[in-house]
Amino acid sequence: MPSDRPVAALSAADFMAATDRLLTPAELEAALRRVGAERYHMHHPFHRLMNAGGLTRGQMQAWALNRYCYQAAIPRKDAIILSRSDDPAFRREWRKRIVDHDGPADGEHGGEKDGGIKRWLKLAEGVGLDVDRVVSQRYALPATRFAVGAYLDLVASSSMLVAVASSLTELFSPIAIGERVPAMLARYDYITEETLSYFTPRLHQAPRDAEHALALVTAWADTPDKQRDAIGALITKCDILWAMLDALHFAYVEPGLVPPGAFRPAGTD
Ligand SMILES: O=C(O)c1cc(C(=O)O)c2c(n1)C(=O)C(=O)c1cc(C(=O)O)[nH]c1-2
Repeated sequence: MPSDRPVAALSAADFMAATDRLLTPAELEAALRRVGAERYHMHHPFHRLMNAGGLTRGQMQAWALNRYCYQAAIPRKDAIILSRSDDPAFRREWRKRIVDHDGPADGEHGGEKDGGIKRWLKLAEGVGLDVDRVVSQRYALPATRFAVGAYLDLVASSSMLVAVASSLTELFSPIAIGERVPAMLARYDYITEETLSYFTPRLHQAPRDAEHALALVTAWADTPDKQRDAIGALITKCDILWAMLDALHFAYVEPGLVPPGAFRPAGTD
């Protein structure tokens, strides 16, 4: 693999085999964005089906119920990352993520009154789920639990560079949300703007978070090995998100094999 090929033209896999020189920050950013262009979960058939209006109500419920497990783990993930840093400036910036999801304490400054977890439950209720069953996480797919656990393990056991780089899927989530929200409003008559209010603040929170994380990753990844680690972390995170949708598709679209004990849409028992 010639190392002078433009990085943005390499597939993520080729890139991993080709980083024998130090990339400029702009090249590293291009390589990270390339990972998203190839592997982000907005390209998954389940999300494509959702945006095309092809999900039944039960399939939409399965998505919301399983995705809750991911949402609920995000502030725990960010607390792990916080606990690993001894830099007050880093912690000051990173803790905003926890407030975004848990909501501000009384008297604490925060952009939104309700945190993301509460707003996700509004979404779950809006698609017809029982909130207590969602919160229990007992009806999630085994693979959802494994994928979420893998994300927590990754940030607990890797370098801080990898932990921060793994959050960079947030570079791409506004694109996914920008497609998803109008598609859901147009194609599912039971979904309202109120139901989807979770996504509105994400459109400014995600770019703020991604910009901070990207600046850190491009500054910290100052050797070819570290740059490879950063790209690898983002690939792993895309794999985690992809695996969750694979499991949803397998259980609820085709072949439709729901694991024992997992959520079953009404009328499918
Ligand atoms: O709607 C989406 O497609 C989507 C994707 C992701 C992501 O890429 O991990 C996140 C979110 N939403 C999200 O709402 C969110 O709060 C979030 C936090 C993180 C993270 O890894 O720290 N990812 C995501």
